[in-house]
Amino acid sequence: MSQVYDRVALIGLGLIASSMYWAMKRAGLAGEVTGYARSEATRDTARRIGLCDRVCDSVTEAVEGADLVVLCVPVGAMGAVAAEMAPALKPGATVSDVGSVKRDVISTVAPHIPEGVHFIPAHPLAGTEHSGPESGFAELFANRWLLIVPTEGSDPEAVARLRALWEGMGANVEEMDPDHHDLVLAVTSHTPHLIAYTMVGVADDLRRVTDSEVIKYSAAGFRDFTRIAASDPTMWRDVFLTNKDATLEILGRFTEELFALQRAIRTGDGDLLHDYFTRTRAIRRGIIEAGQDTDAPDFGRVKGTR
Ligand SMILES: NC(=O)C1=CN([C@@H]2O[C@H](COP(=O)(O)OP(=O)(O)OC[C@H]3O[C@@H](n4cnc5c(N)ncnc54)[C@H](O)[C@@H]3O)[C@@H](O)[C@H]2O)C=CC1
Ligand SMILES: O=C(O)C(=O)Cc1ccc(O)cc1
Repeated sequence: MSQVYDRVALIGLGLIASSMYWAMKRAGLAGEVTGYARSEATRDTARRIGLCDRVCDSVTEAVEGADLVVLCVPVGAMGAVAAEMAPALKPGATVSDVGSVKRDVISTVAPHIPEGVHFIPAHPLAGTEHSGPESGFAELFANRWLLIVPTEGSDPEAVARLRALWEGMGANVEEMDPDHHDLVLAVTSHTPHLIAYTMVGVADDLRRVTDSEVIKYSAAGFRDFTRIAASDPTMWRDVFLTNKDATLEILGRFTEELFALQRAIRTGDGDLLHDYFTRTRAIRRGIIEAGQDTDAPDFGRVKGTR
């Protein structure tokens, strides 16, 4: 694979940035990669494990001379980081991000991007419940979706270059409009995470049971919930605060359906329950037929892979 960018800066050295670093280096996609994280402890860890060719103590130092800057911080921190780094951006550079929410990132970051710098938001549909600089691995994006969400007037050449970088890391790239992105992700990722957090919280409220039986007899369904509910609290707080409208819309529909099922249980309406479960089973089968089933602990595998 040939080099796509001479200089890349990764801001926020957690799961996604570290996976990008290992993937870019393995495929020879980037020349020098600099990195910056807010906490000294994270920067020290990065230096110790050889994450990034150069770890910098300020965001401006990290982005100086970079052809591509990727913001890999929690969504709620993107605007402040963009404001801080803006004066040091190289003319003609591209700024991108990996945030799980797109409309909010666009509205908080775009105003800080100087004239002559390209801003191309993106989102890899790949992750795990682990976080921090030591959690990344080069294969994370292989055969996963990467959604590019171009902003008004995004330069097609700069978009093509970013696409080449992600394809080089093994991702399958598609473009999407920001509002559509946020609604789709509210259905497929954000609300399911909230439901998992809630279910594990309910089990924890029944602590007497938790201590004894819930953990011991934990079947697959609940175990999956606990994995998802172990995800980074800061990241997920920010997702819900910034994708508020779409998440509330989907949660509203969810609670309506939940009440209908609750009533069916109370009134003994077996037909309703059976019909409902038959319909949902067909959806699962559709996902499997489309090649998107995965038993792996992560998300977004695409057609034709396991
Ligand atoms: N974890 C996942 O499964 C996925 C996460 N994302 C998105 O990627 C972004 C990063 O997520 P992860 O890598 O999982 O998080 P992480 O928690 O592993 O890493 C985030 C890093 O950002 C640093 N950081 C936080 N605030 C900062 C600030 N103000 N300035 C500089 N550094 C700061 C943290 O110290 C940490 O090093 C988030 O926006 C998230 O929504 C996207 C796809 C999947
Ligand atoms: O670990 C899981 O199940 C995930 O759902 C990973 C994930 C988390 C956040 C994203 O924006 C994209 C993917």
